[in-house]
Amino acid sequence: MKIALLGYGKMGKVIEGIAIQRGHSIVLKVTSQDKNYNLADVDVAIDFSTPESAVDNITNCLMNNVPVISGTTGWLANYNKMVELCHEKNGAFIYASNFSLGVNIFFELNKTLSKLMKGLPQYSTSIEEIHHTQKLDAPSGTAISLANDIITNSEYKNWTLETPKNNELGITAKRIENVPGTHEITYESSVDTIQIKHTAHNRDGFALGAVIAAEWIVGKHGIFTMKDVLNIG
Ligand SMILES: NC(=O)C1=CN([C@@H]2O[C@H](COP(=O)(O)OP(=O)(O)OC[C@H]3O[C@@H](n4cnc5c(N)ncnc54)[C@H](OP(=O)(O)O)[C@@H]3O)[C@@H](O)[C@H]2O)C=CC1
Ligand SMILES: O=C(O)C1=N[C@H](C(=O)O)C[C@H](O)C1
Repeated sequence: MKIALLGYGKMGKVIEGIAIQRGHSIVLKVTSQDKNYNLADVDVAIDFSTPESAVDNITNCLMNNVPVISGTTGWLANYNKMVELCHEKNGAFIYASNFSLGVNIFFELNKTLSKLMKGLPQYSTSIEEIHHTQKLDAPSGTAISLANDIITNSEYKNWTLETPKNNELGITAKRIENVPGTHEITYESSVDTIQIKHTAHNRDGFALGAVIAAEWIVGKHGIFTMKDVLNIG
């Protein structure tokens, strides 16, 4: 496949290596310096850019009939607009807050645990995420996905980065040098603690998942998720 990398930073560079190993060519690499890039002759685009640029990148792809995978976080207020545009253009689009197989298994574990814990008010729930100090958004997209799944299965109504009040699920976002991504969910009672945790050791899992999603989406039309790609859950 001929792949366009929209964003050629920490993730773009790891994706490039994995895509080439899997026999693909990188035909376009876009950074903040490339304002008017050309998507002609591109089979699929992979966007790992910035919260400010993701919507423009996804829009460009859909307007040019290029299937697009986006892993960029921090732009989800505009997700429904991208869904509408994708339907209007009969395009193909996947957003995932986390492309790694391990985190997608962890998402399923989180849903199952939150269903088990529903109706047990003696446990209070919290989420902690830790990432490297260059990360632009907080909380992480992955923490938001985890929180939304807990909210669906519990009495919590919304998440907060502040001290949680009634019916608020607290998320703590820590920034520590060189941490690729750690997410932990804690259920705490006066007598015990239940915790589940995912720790990324590097960025390879995210990048491999994004390339697998790009391979999977070519030739399809619609909005998909990593659940469709990985066929889990
Ligand atoms: N879903 C997932 O599995 C994962 C998601 N992420 C997310 O991916 C995103 C990127 O992460 P990371 O690679 O670490 O970030 P980096 O800051 O290392 O890279 C961002 C890249 O985007 C480029 N960029 C800036 N503006 C534009 C633009 N207008 N069009 C295209 N590219 C642009 C930057 O260019 P320049 O170098 O010129 O500044 C840079 O190359 C983040 O939102 C992060 O949260 C990260 C890991 C996994
Ligand atoms: O910015 C990152 O690095 C990461 N971002 C994603 C997120 O916001 O959840 C995924 C991963 O944790 C790494």
